[in-house]
Amino acid sequence: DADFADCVELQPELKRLKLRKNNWESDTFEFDEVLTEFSSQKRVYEVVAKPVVESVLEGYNGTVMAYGQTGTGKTFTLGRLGDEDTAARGIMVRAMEDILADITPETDTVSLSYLQ
Ligand SMILES: Nc1ncnc2c1ncn2[C@@H]1O[C@H](COP(=O)(O)OP(=O)(O)OP(=O)(O)O)[C@@H](O)[C@H]1O
Repeated sequence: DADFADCVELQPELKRLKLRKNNWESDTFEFDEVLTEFSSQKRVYEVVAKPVVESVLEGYNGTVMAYGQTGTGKTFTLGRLGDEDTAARGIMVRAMEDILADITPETDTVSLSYLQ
């Protein structure tokens, strides 16, 4: 609505999120990364999950957790298969691709479980 300004402003290039209290007061928060609705699935994977996958392949444990209000895109971001459009692939498919590309099938075992 033209009469109302957004109270949340994303500044991805500055890695900042600005919360407007009113026309003259706001709080700014800095994050490791700020992704917007225009961020590609590839970018989200590279920023959020790829470093975790790389650590796992070096022998560490890793967790990627999506937390948020219903309808905010957790399933889309994590679980999309991207059957028709490979650019749409979510974090889980991309992580499996990277893991399977790195392992030695003769000696390594990969097991997978999924809970939503
Ligand atoms: N990055 C995105 N780009 C385009 N559409 C998106 C994106 N993320 C989510 N959507 C769309 O928003 C809607 C809700 O997304 P999704 O089902 O992933 O939310 P959710 O957080 O998993 O919800 P719930 O908690 O109810 O399971 C879907 O129609 C989905 O296609």
